[in-house]
Amino acid sequence: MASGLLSDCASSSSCSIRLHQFKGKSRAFARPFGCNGSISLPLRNLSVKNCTFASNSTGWSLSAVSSAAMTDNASAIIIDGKAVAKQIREEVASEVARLKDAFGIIPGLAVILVGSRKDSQTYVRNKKKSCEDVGITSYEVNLPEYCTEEEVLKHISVFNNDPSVHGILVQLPLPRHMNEQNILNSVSIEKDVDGFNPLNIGCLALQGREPLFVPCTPKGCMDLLHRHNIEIKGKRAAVIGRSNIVGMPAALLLQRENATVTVVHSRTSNPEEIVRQADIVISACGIANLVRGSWLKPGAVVIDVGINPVEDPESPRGYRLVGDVCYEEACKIASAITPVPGGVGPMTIAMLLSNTLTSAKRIHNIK
Ligand SMILES: Nc1nc2c(c(=O)[nH]1)N[C@@H](CN(C=O)c1ccc(C(=O)N[C@@H](CCC(=O)O)C(=O)O)cc1)CN2
Repeated sequence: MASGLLSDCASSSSCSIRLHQFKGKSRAFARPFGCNGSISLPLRNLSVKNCTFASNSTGWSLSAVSSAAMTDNASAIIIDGKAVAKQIREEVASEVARLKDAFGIIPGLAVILVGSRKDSQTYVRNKKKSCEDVGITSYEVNLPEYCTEEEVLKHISVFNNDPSVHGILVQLPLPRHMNEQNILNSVSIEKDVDGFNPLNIGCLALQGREPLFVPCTPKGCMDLLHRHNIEIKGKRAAVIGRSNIVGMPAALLLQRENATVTVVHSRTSNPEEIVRQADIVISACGIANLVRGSWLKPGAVVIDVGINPVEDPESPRGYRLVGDVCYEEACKIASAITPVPGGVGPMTIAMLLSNTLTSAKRIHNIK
């Protein structure tokens, strides 16, 4: 069944792409496009009758499940990450302008890319462009696939000591011959805008401690929940996937806000049953359409972190992106859901800009 299917990859979204490119020797991408048949799980019919969601000042609420009928056509609120990310970028831009005008400080972000993966190159290009748009100075280092770990460490050390750089990130995944741990450990925690240094992750895990930075994708997931007034305290949450960059920190963040969290991973038996109990589902396992409508509790909020390419001859690229969650089924059961693309993805870069701004303000002691 589903256990054994879930990915425990270290970097969720890019890993999902690798999974399909390299695991299957005979095909580049997952097939087919719809949810039916993309994985061999029985589709159980869940009755969604006798279920409704009460309105409140924000338009809706998760908490009330009562008697009115929900038809097959009922659809979830679409959590528009692209729009929220735009708003955050505007907020960051105006604060960056204030920093420059009032204190003459321009936040700086250094990005290190090793190798020539197309997806990583695109993400780095988008990060640079986003920095430009909001007035953050970006510094880029591109190293060949077969450079040494020492070369990467040398660049990190230079950026650690450069006062015009307030944030440093190393684009993941790194080539296999590199020790990711050594590299992430060497980024100064004061400039660790990705939040991947174990000291930052450690503080996230400890009660009474505050990390200097929280990893961008899970932070973006939480921000979407907050901005949509989704109650977290006391709710059951399921996080699917336990990667260092999404699943694990997402689970810690939900727990810090007093959700009761279960992490579902590749060795979990009966993942559907666990997910079906959850009021909030964050999926970051990198398997196209793994989570079917029948896995969801009616009214659940679904945050889909997966970005999985599936073959699509009609698309100019020859593929299109789908999430870990079967969207067309889930939007009939969930009360709110993030689309893919346009959901969590754009939040990752918005949070990176926000973390870089926060870093510059903290380093220069500006409120
Ligand atoms: N050092 C890091 N490496 C990686 C991170 C990270 O946060 N830090 N996350 C991912 C990749 N990533 C940013 O680096 C990233 C992934 C996806 C998106 C995004 O906006 N996706 C769009 C779709 C894009 C498309 O059409 O191809 C969406 O979901 O709407 C932004 C950033 C792994 N590595």
